[in-house]
Amino acid sequence: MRVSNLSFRYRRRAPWVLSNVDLAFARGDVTEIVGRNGAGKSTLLRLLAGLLRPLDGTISERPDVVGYAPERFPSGQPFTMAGYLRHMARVRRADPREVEAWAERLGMSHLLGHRLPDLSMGSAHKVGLAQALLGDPGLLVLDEPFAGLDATTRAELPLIIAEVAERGGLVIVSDHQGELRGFPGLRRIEVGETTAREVAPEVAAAEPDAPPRTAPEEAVTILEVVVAVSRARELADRLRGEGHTVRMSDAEVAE
Ligand SMILES: Nc1ncnc2c1ncn2[C@@H]1O[C@H](COP(=O)(O)OP(=O)(O)OP(=O)(O)O)[C@@H](O)[C@H]1O
Repeated sequence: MRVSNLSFRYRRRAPWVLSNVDLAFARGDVTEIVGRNGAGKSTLLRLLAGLLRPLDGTISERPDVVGYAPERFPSGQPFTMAGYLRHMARVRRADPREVEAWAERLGMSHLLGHRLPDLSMGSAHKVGLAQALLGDPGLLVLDEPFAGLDATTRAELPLIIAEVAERGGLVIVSDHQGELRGFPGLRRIEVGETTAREVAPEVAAAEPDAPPRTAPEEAVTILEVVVAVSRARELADRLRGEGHTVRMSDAEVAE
């Protein structure tokens, strides 16, 4: 998929969000979109998914089946989870059995009969992910997919992303929480000042505000920390913020 000379703003005379952007994606690429709040990450993702049209420039060779999961799934719709996902499966010409399969994999089979407006935010977010995954997308666009997910699903999502990429799909993700850091071959595109450009992973590690990370050549060790379940998430976020790789044991799922 190729983005050529793309420019976009929401209204005439509004400031440009993106201007003269050129990007190229190959089959199997997994790309992280980073940038400050308001930089234009969601806008770029919606343009890539085809939900917004560039005012100038083109996006060519977009795969036929596009899955897009928004940052906030609009759950105020008068359907049950099963009804909504079955409808989306028909729209996307997916095998209807995928509905149960994704519900199971995302840990929400027990909620299939629940109405969308009654779901918790985390469960609604998973419905947004599930509908995007239906029908074997050739382009999967995920806007902050890790936000609000339980630990089990957070651990599962990189595996799902890897499977889509292995089948030749393009995966493009904004990931504020850095959950995909360390993902093999991850590309990184930084959005800001109306541009979007690829940055090398090494450069990306040295963000201006981030504390120094471990130098690649430095030896590493594994430090096991026992912490109350109620504090685990906060501590993990803090350690990740300092650039460490953090994995949580299953006990955290109990929160
Ligand atoms: N529907 C809209 N109508 C008008 N302006 C919008 C709309 N959506 C976003 N914007 C503006 O476009 C700019 C980029 O917003 P966008 O949501 O793409 O940023 P972002 O990088 O995803 O931010 P965040 O990290 O806070 O999610 C912002 O100035 C925002 O106010």
